[in-house]
Amino acid sequence: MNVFHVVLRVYSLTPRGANHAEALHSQTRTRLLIQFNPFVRCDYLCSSFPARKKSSCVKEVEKLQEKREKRRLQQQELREKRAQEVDVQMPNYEIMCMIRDFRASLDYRPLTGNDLIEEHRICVCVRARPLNKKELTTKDLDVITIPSKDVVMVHEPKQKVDLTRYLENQTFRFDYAFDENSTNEMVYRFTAQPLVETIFERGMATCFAYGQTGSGKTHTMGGDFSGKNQDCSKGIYALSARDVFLMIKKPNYKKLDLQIFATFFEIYSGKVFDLLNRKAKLRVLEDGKQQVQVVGLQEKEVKCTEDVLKLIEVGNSCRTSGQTSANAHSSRSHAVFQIILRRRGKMHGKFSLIDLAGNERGADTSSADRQTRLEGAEINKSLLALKECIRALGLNKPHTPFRASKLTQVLRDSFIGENSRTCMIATISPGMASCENTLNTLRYGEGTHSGPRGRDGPPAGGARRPAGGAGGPVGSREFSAEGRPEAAL
Ligand SMILES: Nc1ncnc2c1ncn2[C@@H]1O[C@H](COP(=O)(O)OP(=O)(O)OP(=O)(O)O)[C@@H](O)[C@H]1O
Repeated sequence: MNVFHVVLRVYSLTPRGANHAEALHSQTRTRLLIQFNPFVRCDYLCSSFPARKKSSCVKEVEKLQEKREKRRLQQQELREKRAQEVDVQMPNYEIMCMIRDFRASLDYRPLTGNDLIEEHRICVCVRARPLNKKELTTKDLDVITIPSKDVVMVHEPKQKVDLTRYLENQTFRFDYAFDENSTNEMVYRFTAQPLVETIFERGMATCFAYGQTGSGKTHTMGGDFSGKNQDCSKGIYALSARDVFLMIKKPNYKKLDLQIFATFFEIYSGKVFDLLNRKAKLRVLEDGKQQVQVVGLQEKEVKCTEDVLKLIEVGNSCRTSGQTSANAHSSRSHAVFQIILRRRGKMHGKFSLIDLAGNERGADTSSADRQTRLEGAEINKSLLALKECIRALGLNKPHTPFRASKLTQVLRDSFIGENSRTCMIATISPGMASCENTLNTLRYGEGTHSGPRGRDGPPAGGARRPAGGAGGPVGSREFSAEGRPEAAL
């Protein structure tokens, strides 16, 4: 106890002195103690005047102390909780917390089977698959969030110059966004199914799966081909065929006396191979009327969905035979499955379903291996040409640059005419390791969507717009390492 305190005690022996002492205590001593030592406990101060009523000032300080104590305890608890949660094996724990906190602030309204299917001449959508075994084993982080039926967000981890890590949350809007829980049936319902009728109305329909190798293009288009339980009945090829056989029975189409044929071929390094004829190499020729013919391509007549399933199996085993996973030939080639309607031998309508080469293969242009470089350049060229052709279709341009690649050449008739409709399904891998490829895929998807959305839709869709869950604007926000928003872009 210092001299100051002793003086206060003596002073407080008389009633008047007590008042003075308390005033002095409250105004000076308390303030001094709090100022110089914020950890001093208030009850120590008050113990000097056990019998006296506490002044409002002391009560105020006590309240403050209590609050501070409570906050300190809460922070301690949070620190302990986080310390327990920290998985020493988790390399990006900090980023994971930021994504988790960000997601907690979103209002989720994903696409459901009850949502309206809109009429689009060009429909661009995105599908994210779940993390696969390999990504789970390497503890890769899921950096994709799909908060609503047409918005996809990529949480890209970044680092500032002072080495603090933060998230750049990039938002993209498409016609539809399918999250990891969406089934092939659901994707089909909103994408390819609305195009089936087009081919009965003398039109051309095209559906592409575009994305990085392993992002789910073949799973979406062809069905499940991985592992022992191969099942191609749930892919968009088979689902489309099923509906074609259903539709042909409708009275107004039955009377047309249509026949259904199927072809299956692949384009690899600018060359065309028939998957229904033991990979026979085919030539692509253009006649004087600009009609493109794939010479010798086998067109097999199909009478039921089972016939189609058999052809898909044959074609797919032909496509993947002899390949090693390290140098997967299939991921470097475009597979084209077509359902053709003919009336008295003449083409009535055509539905082309295309499983494109892995888009990251187009970047293989600096590889030491010449063959890989050439393959990469060819893939790059064809994907760029495809984008330009879809844009030309969307903008109703009189000129379609279809000659720029073999892929667009063989699909020429799909990009012209009043009654041509196209759908692009951009497939993305959710892992943080694939972040760059995912962003490239989404930017490509945006790029194809420059035309009017839907027949009567709003102009020029696809521009990157800030969007939020259906609940309100979220926009692109940066999150600091503490998970708090730092700036709204
Ligand atoms: N939506 C999904 N749900 C569950 N598994 C999926 C999904 N999409 C893809 N997969 C699985 O991921 C793996 C890779 O998918 P897939 O072969 O379809 O990729 P890809 O994009 O076609 O690759 P590539 O370019 O090499 O052909 C497969 O084992 C597939 O079963």
